[in-house]
Amino acid sequence: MSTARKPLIAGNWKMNLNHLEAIAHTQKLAFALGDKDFDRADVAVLPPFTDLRSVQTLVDGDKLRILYGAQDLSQHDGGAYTGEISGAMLAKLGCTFATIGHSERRQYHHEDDDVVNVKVQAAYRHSLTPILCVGEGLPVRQAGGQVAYSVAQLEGALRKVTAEQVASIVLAYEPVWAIGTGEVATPDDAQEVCGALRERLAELYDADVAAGVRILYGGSVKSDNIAGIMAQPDVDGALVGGASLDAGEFVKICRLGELSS
Ligand SMILES: O=C[C@H](O)COP(=O)(O)O
Repeated sequence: MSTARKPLIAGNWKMNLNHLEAIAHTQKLAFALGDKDFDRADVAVLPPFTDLRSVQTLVDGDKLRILYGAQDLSQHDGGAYTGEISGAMLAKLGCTFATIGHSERRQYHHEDDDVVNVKVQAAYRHSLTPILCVGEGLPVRQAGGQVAYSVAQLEGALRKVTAEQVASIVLAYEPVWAIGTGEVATPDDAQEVCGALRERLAELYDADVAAGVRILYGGSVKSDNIAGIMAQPDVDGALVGGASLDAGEFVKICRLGELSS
């Protein structure tokens, strides 16, 4: 973690919590988190699409400092695309973030680097901040190819993306073998790839742009492992799945494993 970049803890609820449960869960977070926590880290939730209006109403009504965003968006801006949700719709709901290229989208919905790339461009067309996910599966890791694989995904996602646009991006390194498995990457594993992603950004754009980009780690993050991960110089936060569904645990993660507030 660098002091120049404010940490971001984002809770990806995946396909959990209906809109009523979303309200209760967000209220629990709002009750537990205070200004000191939000001063230390940005906190975001990434609910299912059907929850976003409820979360927006709560955040706006109670002037909460919790940020929110979507787990995906359409590459299209509108029209005859049954089942799709556009960036314009998400922007209208007050979303800050659009998650793009999560490994579950890549695996179960066959999203390749070309699709991820046009979704990144769609997010920027609607002033949404992409949380761009990259990360290798177990066979690649076992073969020692994690850096090359993740960097190639980054390059694929950023085609035609300008330096001005990329300055606001959030990257998430999520090794697939660590997602939902309880097998967290070591802090060194996280640093190796996050550091390489930043280096590649510096080559593709420039060092200043790269130095400002937040890079998260995701994969079995919990309150008892967040501190070690956050101690790494190129890790600026976490993309939290399962543990984000437990309000108490998520609050502890937002406190970066420190005993405070
Ligand atoms: O988006 C979040 C990641 O897929 C991590 O999920 P997890 O914390 O349940 O391993």
